Amino acid sequence: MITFDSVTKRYPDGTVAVDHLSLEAPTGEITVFVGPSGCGKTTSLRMINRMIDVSEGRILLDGEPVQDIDPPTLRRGIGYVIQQAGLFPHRKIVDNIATVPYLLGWDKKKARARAMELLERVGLDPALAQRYPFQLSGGQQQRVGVARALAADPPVLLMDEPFSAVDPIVRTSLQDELLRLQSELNKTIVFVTHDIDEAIKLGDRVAVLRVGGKLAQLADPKTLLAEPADDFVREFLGHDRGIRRLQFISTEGLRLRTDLTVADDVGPDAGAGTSEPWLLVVTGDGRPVGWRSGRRSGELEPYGAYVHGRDSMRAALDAALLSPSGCAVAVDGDGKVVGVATKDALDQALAEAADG
Ligand SMILES: Nc1ncnc2c1ncn2[C@@H]1O[C@H](COP(=O)(O)OP(=O)(O)OP(=O)(O)O)[C@@H](O)[C@H]1O
Repeated sequence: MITFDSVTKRYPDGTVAVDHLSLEAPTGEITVFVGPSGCGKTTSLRMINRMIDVSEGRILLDGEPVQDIDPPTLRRGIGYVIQQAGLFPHRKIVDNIATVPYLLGWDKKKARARAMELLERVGLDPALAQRYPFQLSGGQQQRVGVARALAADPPVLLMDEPFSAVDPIVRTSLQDELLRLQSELNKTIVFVTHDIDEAIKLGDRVAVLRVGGKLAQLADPKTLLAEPADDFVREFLGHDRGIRRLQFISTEGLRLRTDLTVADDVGPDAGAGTSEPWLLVVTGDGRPVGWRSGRRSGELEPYGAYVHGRDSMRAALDAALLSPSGCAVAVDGDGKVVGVATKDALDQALAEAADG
């Protein structure tokens, strides 16, 4: 656990970057610091590993003030990942990853073996080990940056805008990768970003800071979206806050109809004469093919599917909007149809979500 106990940072020119910040970053969780440019996110992060020293207050690592731990010892237990990876340009990837193990005096063979293991762990081809950083894409370099921070297996990981220099698609995959890694590793992570979507996706807890380094709100993402503490937080969360809330609402309780499917091997007239406006055509083994209009025969219309009970209401609504039927196809983990969520069912679930 990392504890900020009324921490203030005043730079020599008088700028107050962080103002009486008190919060806890629990062990094994991702705590995100988010806020507009200049609100003191980086300063707060760097005070944890003493790259910057506090002016007032204390930061405790598992109860021990970091001021009492000498910086090299402190940093051995804290991995650090920054924007654009910050790799050493003249070192091969394998040696970049093994930086901290080398500093800790591991023998070369053991350090390199560890580096190779981590390379795979962060989803990179081991063949990249012999390359230099400039021979890797931005996304690959970020993965190496994460591998390097994890090399000595530190319990704490500090990440300062690690994914903000890559394009949105790579960024999404890096975020997914981090969540996957975290589910295996359970590190105590403090993650800085100015992107509220990233904060909501990654954070177990999100600390919203305002300029002047004051804590505006600390909450889990669901609470943050449902109950912003004030106008600043509401504004910062953006206008589609309601839609984003849906990603925390389960589809488990969504009512499904199972009488709206027809098999694709019974010919184009299957379901003819039905009073239903739309029927879902499925393969013999239960996979969705497309929607058939009850009024018009001919071409099948596209469908959208979500995994029932696993995906959120946001995914179900998205699935419904992808199809002219306005219905979402509910599938199981194997992609087989378990039912159809109609407009009525979605309406009802949305009304319940709005209430609670
Ligand atoms: N060395 C310094 N001397 C004086 N002021 C500083 C120094 N470093 C940062 N600041 C100021 O402290 C405030 C907080 O800076 P910090 O870098 O922590 O913010 P941030 O939230 O990480 O911003 P960004 O998202 O733009 O990186 C800003 O007003 C900044 O100008």
